[in-house]
Amino acid sequence: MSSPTQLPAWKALAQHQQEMSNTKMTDLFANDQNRAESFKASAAGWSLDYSKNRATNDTMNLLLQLVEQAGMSDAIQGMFNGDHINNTEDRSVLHVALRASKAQDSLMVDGVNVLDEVRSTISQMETFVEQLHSGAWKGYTNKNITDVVSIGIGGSYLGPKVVTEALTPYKQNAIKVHFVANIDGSDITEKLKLLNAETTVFIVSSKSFGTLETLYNANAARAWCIEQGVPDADIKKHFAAVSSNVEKAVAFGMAEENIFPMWDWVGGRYSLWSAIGLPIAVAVGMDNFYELLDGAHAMDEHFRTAPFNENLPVIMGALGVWYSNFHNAQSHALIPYDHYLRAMPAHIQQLDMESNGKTNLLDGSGVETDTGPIIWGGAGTNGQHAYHQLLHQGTRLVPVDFIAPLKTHNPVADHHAQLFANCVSQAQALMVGKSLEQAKEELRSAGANETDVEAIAPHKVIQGNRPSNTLLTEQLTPFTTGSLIALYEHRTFVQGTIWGINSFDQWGVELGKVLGTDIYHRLVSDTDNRSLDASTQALISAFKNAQA
Ligand SMILES: O=P(O)(O)OC[C@H]1O[C@](O)(CO)[C@@H](O)[C@@H]1O
Repeated sequence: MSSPTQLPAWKALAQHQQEMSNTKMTDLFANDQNRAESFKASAAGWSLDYSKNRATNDTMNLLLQLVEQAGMSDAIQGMFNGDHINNTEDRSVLHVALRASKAQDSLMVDGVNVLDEVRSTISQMETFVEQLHSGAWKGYTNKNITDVVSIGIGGSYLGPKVVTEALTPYKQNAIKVHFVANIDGSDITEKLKLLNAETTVFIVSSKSFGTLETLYNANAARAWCIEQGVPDADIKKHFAAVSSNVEKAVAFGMAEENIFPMWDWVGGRYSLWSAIGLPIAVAVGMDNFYELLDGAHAMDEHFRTAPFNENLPVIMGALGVWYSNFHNAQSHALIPYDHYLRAMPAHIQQLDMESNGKTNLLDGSGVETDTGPIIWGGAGTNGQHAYHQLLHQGTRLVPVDFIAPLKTHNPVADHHAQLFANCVSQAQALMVGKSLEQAKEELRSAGANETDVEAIAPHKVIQGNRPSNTLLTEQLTPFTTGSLIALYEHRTFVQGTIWGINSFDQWGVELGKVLGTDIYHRLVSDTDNRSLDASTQALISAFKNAQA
């Protein structure tokens, strides 16, 4: 695998970027009445307006040539076929199999029909959810379950949490769903305060069943159950697990029938569609969970079959590369104008940054370009009163994805029109900016004297020409939530493919884990720390002195 910088389209884009350096998006609109229509694509309930980008038809053509030259068609086919595209772990990458159409009956990977396993797990989920909802599942004192606590971290937490929150309007039953992730004891302590052990079930979600935070929290939950009076023999009435490591889950005390399988061909950050999504299914019911899968599948089919110039993940991925690598953008913001999607940037942050935060090409040689940008964001309009100042006047270029449903689940006076107006006007303001002359005129009309006009006007100038995409959907539903998240999953893959990296391993998180274990032992023992650097020694002493 050679660096993408060697591809003819990469070189052409570098040249093209120079030619475009003075191009204003406002001029592109002025010169092309059809721009809004022609820079638009839709799929699976979402419509993408990408007209507010520093891109002409030539730009898009070159970006799509880059996509082709990077081998995108083969890469997509390889993923859907179950090829071992996660080369450092020698694994297939098959989150798409988790939402495959019911009409498809086989997907053979290494001699196994993975769809059989997926479907038998789905029926196991159905039974579990039905038992909880109907009251057939009883706690140790024979009471119905009122609360389900999901214990997991990273991909075993963010996806389910974000989707459960996104689908709040679809919540169908009285069972409350909670999430515990952090090893900070305050997380589980605050959750346990809300619960009664007699009526609580914990789902321990860990693909490896070896993750420190999850095991600590699972042990704390079990200790709390025992303390609250749950007999040892009845612990299994209050615990279920989702894991590919059944042995470890059984050793923990789980009944085998309450262990839901995971497979090494699903990465944690791509796993909400598997039994890791149980908290979602408990909250909104299996029918809505199926809708979520259908939405993701619709986006999969679009990604797999649509021509690249109409393909949402491809267009968004290619534009991301355009800004990361040809405009030196260091970050990318996701700003959903929807309260229910307020935590979505955190999930996409993990999805993208754990996938594309890489410095090696597939063959192990070093990359010659920047790879994954910093992904961040939060709900509008809140962000407008926080970080949007930097988006408009800061020195850094931050491409933005605005995400908004056209209809609200909660009509309150004119709130939704105001919310939507703010979304549209932020994208507009980023593009049009404000010139010095406009700033001066504004001050003069407000009655400022000429000295103040000269002094203040420069501070009011907004450069503009800052790019954004706008993603719209009719309404946030299980289907459109599924397709939105799948869109970002594939966008991540498109970018990883262009950069020539493996988006599906995460070796970078391992060193911190190993060093964390070493420091932990030093905190709780009398180990001689003098071989460590002075700063680490002092931090260890500070902790030990505080506990003394
Ligand atoms: O599901 P597990 O095995 O507990 O892992 C949790 C998370 O930890 C990571 O491995 C990162 O440390 C993620 O990729 C994963 O989603």
